Amino acid sequence: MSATGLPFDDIRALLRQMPQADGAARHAARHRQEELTKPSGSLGRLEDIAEWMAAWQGRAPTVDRPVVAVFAGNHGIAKKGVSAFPPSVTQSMVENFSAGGAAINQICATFDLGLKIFDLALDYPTADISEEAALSERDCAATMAFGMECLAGEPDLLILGEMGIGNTAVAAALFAALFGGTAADWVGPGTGHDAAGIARKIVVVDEALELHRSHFADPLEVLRRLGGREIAAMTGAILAARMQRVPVIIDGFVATASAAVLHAMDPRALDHCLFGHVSAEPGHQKALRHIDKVPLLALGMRLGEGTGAAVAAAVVKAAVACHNGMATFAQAGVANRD
Ligand SMILES: O=C(O)c1ccc[n+]([C@@H]2O[C@H](COP(=O)([O-])O)[C@@H](O)[C@H]2O)c1
Ligand SMILES: Cc1cc2nc[nH]c2cc1C
Repeated sequence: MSATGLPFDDIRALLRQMPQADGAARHAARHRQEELTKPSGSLGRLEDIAEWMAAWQGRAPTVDRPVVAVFAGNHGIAKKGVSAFPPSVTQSMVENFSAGGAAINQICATFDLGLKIFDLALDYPTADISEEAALSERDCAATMAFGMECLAGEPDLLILGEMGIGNTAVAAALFAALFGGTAADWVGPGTGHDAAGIARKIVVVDEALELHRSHFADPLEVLRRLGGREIAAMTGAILAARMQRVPVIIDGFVATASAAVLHAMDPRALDHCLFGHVSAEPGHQKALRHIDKVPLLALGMRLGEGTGAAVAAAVVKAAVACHNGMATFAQAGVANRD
C-alpha cells in the first residue's frame, strides 16, 4: 500500500512507471524480416506481429510458454435478469474448464497453450451496480493485485479471457462510462437475449449509469463502481504484463472493457496488447475503434472464456515461427530482387 494508504495510488504510480517497447529489438527484427526468403512485406500483418513481439520481449521473439488465463466472477446485477443464463452457470463452467470439457480446453490443446483458471469468490457476487458500487476501493485494488499473479509462471505470451454470467451488462456499463453514450449504445445480446431481454438489460444498465455518473472522470472509480472481480483482475493482469514487458492478447467484448480502463488512464497503456478478434457482440467493434485497435480475427465468435484470443495466439505463433525459422536469401541461395 502507498504512504497515503490509498491502494489506487499504487496502481496510478505503476502507470507512471510503465516501460516502453525496446526500439533496438524492434529494429533488429525489422532488419531480419527484410533478409528472409519472401518478397518484402508479403507476410503482411504477421511481419508486424513478429516485430511487435520482439519489441516487447526485447530480443528475438519467442512463444515458448504461452498461457491463457481465464478469470471467473459473479455479479449482483445478474439477479436482475440481464443474462439469458442463470448465475450458477459461472461455477458450473469453471468445473467444466477443470474437467477439460469447454471450448477453451480444446483450443489450448490444439495450439499447445497453457491454461490457468482463476475463480474469484464465486459464492460472493459483487454488489448490484444498479443499486451500489460493485466493489470497495480496497477490494478492487486487491483483486487487481490478484490478477497480477497470472504472470507467476513467467509466460512469454499472456492470453486473457473471462467467464461471468451477467458480465456483458457490466462491460456495457464500463464502456458507456469511459467512452460516453447511453446503455442502448453498448448493450447487446450477450449469451443470447432476444429483443425483449435486451430492452430489460438496457433499463438496468441505464440505472447503473445514472447512479454512478458523477464518478466517470476517474477510470479506477469507474472500474470499482461498475466493474466486477474478473474484470478488475484482468485490468491488473494487463498492467502487470506491461511492467514485465510481456505481450498480451485480449479476448472479446468483456476483456476489452478491462483494457479500456487502462486506456482511459493513459492511451499508451495498451501498446503491449493485441486484440485477438472482434466479437459478434455489437458494441465490441465500436469499443475497439475507441481504443484505436484493429482486431486480428473476425470469426463471428461471442463465447468469451478467452477463446477468440486463444485462436489468435496460433497466428502469433505462426508469425514468430516464420520470423525465427525461415532462411535468409543468402542462406538459401535464392536470388533477391535487384
Ligand atoms: O467477450 C465477449 O465477446 C462475449 C460476448 C458474449 C458473451 N460472452 C460470455 O458470456 C457471459 C456473459 O454473457 P451474459 O449474457 O451473461 O452477460 C460471460 O461468461 C462471457 O464470457 C462474452
Ligand atoms: C454455457 C456457457 C459457456 C460460457 N463460456 C463463457 N461464457 C459462457 C456462458 C455460457 C452460458
